[in-house]
Amino acid sequence: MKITGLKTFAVNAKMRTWVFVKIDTDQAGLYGWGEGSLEWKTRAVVGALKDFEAMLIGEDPRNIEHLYQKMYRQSFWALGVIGMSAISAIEQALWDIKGKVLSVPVFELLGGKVRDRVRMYTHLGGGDMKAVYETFSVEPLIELANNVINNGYTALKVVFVPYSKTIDGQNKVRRFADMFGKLREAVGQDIDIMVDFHGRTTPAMAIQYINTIEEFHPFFCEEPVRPENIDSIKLVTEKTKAPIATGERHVSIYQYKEIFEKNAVHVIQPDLCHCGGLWAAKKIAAMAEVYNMGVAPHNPLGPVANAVALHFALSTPNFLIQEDMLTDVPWRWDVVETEITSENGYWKVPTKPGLGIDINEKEAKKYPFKQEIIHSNSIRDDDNAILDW
Ligand SMILES: O=C(O)[C@@H](O)[C@H](O)[C@H](O)CO
Ligand SMILES: [Mg+2]
Repeated sequence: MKITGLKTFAVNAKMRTWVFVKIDTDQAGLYGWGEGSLEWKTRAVVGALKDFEAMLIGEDPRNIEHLYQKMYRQSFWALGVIGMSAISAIEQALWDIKGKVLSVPVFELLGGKVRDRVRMYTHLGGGDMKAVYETFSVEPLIELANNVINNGYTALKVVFVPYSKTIDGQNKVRRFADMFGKLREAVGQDIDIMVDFHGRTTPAMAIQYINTIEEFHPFFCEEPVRPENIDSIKLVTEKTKAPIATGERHVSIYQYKEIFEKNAVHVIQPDLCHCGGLWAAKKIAAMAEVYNMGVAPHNPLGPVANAVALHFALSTPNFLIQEDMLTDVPWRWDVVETEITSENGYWKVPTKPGLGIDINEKEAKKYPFKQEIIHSNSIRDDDNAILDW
């Protein structure tokens, strides 16, 4: 059994572009799907996928770890997010093929089921960001939250931390806390609320913001600081009581090393489309297990990423909760054929061989690549200095 080549698809899903890869084999009708969507670097990932093709042609697709090693180590460079997104997409597609060859769903190959359903949360976004930041009005978010809760979800994530300077005044901190308090009051005590800081704050401010909302019990506070400096996030973890999470921007098992060695957070959030794929995520989760950390994989991406996340969650003991982004485009489920379904905020166990999804190529081609709108363009301080999105 041999790989004969790969095809790439860039599907314009408004805020993000989904990058899918299809790996073909010399067996009639046997192929696999993977996803490596990466914000604002679509052409780079598509190019990297094409660059990897030559390493794959003629290889046996069942030798997943071997091919991962080939792609990673024979790239010479310690790959960054573009290379790792391409590797992740290819790796997922290889699991899809292997599951189909062996006639089992992928989670059966990852240790089997450790749970019977998978708890999801939805990222609410910031609502109308302009309204949120100019008036600190939380009403639009409460409306979005109620919608999600009415659809059965018991957990949601908000991203209303103000764009932040090195130090912010108390006015911003108080208003942030008021907003969080109002949201807590509106949804009640039974809903878990996560706050995505989006790496906007410095340790000094993150500690203040987090400590003022502690009384409203955030489920976790995500990326309080940018990802580069692990000592910074460790400072936040040490000086706050709310659980701290990070990891969506750490790619490869090596970038996770320092997070574990420093015991820097309580929850890690690998993205299976960037960290090296399913098997890399399993390795990262195993390291986290030793440190008693939970795994809440990051995933605001497309439908293949969702399926991959489901197989990971079903088979991973320290899995905590899975992010989804089902509100992006109304035609999401036209592009993918799948038996995967959710009910009351939980995904059900799939039964089909492989990942259990098939991309409808004709539908996918209806939404060709378009230069994305750079949403962070206008994120400036009042003196026009750049702030973190
Ligand atoms: O946790 C999340 O889903 C966000 O941080 C997204 O990754 C970010 O908006 C980039 O798309
Ligand atoms: Mg995030």
